Amino acid sequence: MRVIALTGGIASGKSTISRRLASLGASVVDADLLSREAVATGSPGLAQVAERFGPSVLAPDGSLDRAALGAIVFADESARLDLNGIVHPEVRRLAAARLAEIGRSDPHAIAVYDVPLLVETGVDHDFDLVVVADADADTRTERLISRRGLDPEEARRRVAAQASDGERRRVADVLIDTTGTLEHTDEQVDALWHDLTTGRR
Ligand SMILES: CC(C)(COP(=O)(O)OP(=O)(O)OC[C@H]1O[C@@H](n2cnc3c(N)ncnc32)[C@H](O)[C@@H]1O)[C@@H](O)C(=O)NCCC(=O)NCCS
Ligand SMILES: Nc1ncnc2c1ncn2[C@@H]1O[C@H](COP(=O)(O)OP(=O)(O)OP(=O)(O)O)[C@@H](O)[C@H]1O
Repeated sequence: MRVIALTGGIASGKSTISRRLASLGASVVDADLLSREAVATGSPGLAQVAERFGPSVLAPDGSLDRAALGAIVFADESARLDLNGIVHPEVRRLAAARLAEIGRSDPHAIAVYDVPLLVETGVDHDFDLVVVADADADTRTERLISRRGLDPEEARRRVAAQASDGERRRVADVLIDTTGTLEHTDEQVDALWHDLTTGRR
């Protein structure tokens, strides 16, 4: 099995790329989804979050109030690092287990680990290739405002809470330019898949 890391800043187009790779035959593991599992209702992770941030981050049904926690952690660096300290170890465990499972069921699989914070958390897995969804910070900020409805200040904070474009480019084996049309992104993904499946990469 080969394991490809797919990273990129918030709203850079990672999900767009990983969806296309999945449709081409890749087995995708999504760190954002695993981070939700890590704080699922009733989980030890959520209990730790509630202990650190207080009951205001819980919804009446006992689930995590993501908007409330997001407002806290993207305005306060030390709060965000505390949250990372609770969630990231569990995400790493879950990811390693999922990737191992994929390798067991298909030794020839091409697995894609969609991991937004690869640079920020340090590369701890032996990846065969690092692919970066490359859209500059201004484009990503604009997408957060126009497509996700974040207010401009909140959008800037989220972008600022992550590595710079240059830091991500430095770890990239392959850059996918996601500032053009969706078709242009698809073409680059298809070319990458072709290279992966014909032994060019
Ligand atoms: C703060 C939370 C509750 C906000 O939830 P919300 O639904 O608004 O955002 P969502 O989880 O969909 O994340 C969207 C994007 O925000 C960025 N982001 C999320 N957490 C962080 C973080 N701790 N530091 C920097 N960027 C982050 C990523 O680009 C991610 O793809 C949530 O993001 C969270 O639990 N974050 C901590 C876990 C984490 O680091 N997740 C990202 C990678 S595993
Ligand atoms: N050329 C492009 N390539 C990829 N996405 C694009 C492009 N042009 C516009 N977009 C839009 O930008 C947004 C990128 O969102 P997407 O969910 O794919 O990013 P993401 O990196 O997974 O985000 P997040 O980090 O928030 O999970 C989508 O609304 C997508 O339609």
